[in-house]
Amino acid sequence: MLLSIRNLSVSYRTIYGKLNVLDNVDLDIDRGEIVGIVGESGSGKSTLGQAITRLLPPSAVVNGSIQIDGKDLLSLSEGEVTKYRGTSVFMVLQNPFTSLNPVKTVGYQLLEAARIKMERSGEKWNEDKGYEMSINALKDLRFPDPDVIMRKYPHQLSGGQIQRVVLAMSLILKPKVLIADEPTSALDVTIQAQVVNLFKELNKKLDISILFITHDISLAYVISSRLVVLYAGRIMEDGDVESVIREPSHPYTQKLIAGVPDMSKFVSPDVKLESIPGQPPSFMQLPSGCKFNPRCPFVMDVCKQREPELIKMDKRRVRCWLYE
Ligand SMILES: Nc1ncnc2c1ncn2[C@@H]1O[C@H](COP(=O)(O)OP(=O)(O)OP(=O)(O)O)[C@@H](O)[C@H]1O
Repeated sequence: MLLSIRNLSVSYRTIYGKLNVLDNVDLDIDRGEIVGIVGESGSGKSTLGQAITRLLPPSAVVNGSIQIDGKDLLSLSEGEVTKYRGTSVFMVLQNPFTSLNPVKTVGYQLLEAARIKMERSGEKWNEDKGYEMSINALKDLRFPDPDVIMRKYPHQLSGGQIQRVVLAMSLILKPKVLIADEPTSALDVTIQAQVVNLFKELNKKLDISILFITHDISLAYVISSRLVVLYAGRIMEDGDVESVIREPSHPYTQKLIAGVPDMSKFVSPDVKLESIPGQPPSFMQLPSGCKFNPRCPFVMDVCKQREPELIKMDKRRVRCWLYE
């Protein structure tokens, strides 16, 4: 297993008290998988991505374990974390304009990535080779004029171009896991489709695993091979993307799909989709029992009393009393 997360809990210390955001998350990700992490705003998706990249703020308290290739990330020192970032795990952020250093040219930043990659692979730094790696990466990311792009500053590029530069950087660094947190939400729709295709190409070319974080289940459907549905910091459903969309088991997954009318054509006619109003609960006041119970159309007494486990059913994992 490439990435193995066990009993991961994250809470934030705030002036209102402790917010327990992620609750005992167990997640295994294989080499080459593209896993869509979906859920409404506030479900804990970014917290999960930041925990894996060790980018949580100091107010976060983390418990559990996160292993990549058997190495426990949570026990790494700050110095070791810097080494692991980039070549083990690479993060693509939502806002492309904060991903690059605004006062350095694209070329400077790509050459820096090439230097890191060469040094970490035990090679001596060679600027000509670094330049060639950078140009090739830009060509792979469909820049017709890579030499020109190398001389540009981030503010001279569009959001879509910057995301492609960031992906070129990951092509140079060849991380084992790429975490993309809403990487296309700041882009317009046509550019969004191009960038999504580039993620897929990167996944094929490097056999890299991708965690694609998005609130948009239809986008997750297009890119992912597997879907993990988060609600109130819990995994509610996890399975192969086609089967989860065709036959969503958890009422919350059904709700997410019902919220996107175009998706209903992919759903089996046997599944009756309920559209569910309301908002996710606040972490300050989580309901007892199943965290989805106040919004669930199938709620039973047990749902209000005890929280269901995430149980395995064939190739799926589901957290719902309907299946226990
Ligand atoms: N630094 C922080 N301090 C306190 N609370 C935080 C902090 N960061 C996130 N939270 C809270 O943790 C919860 C989960 O946030 P998170 O950003 O992980 O969710 P998300 O699913 O990624 O949402 P979004 O799509 O809106 O980014 C939210 O209630 C949020 O307010």
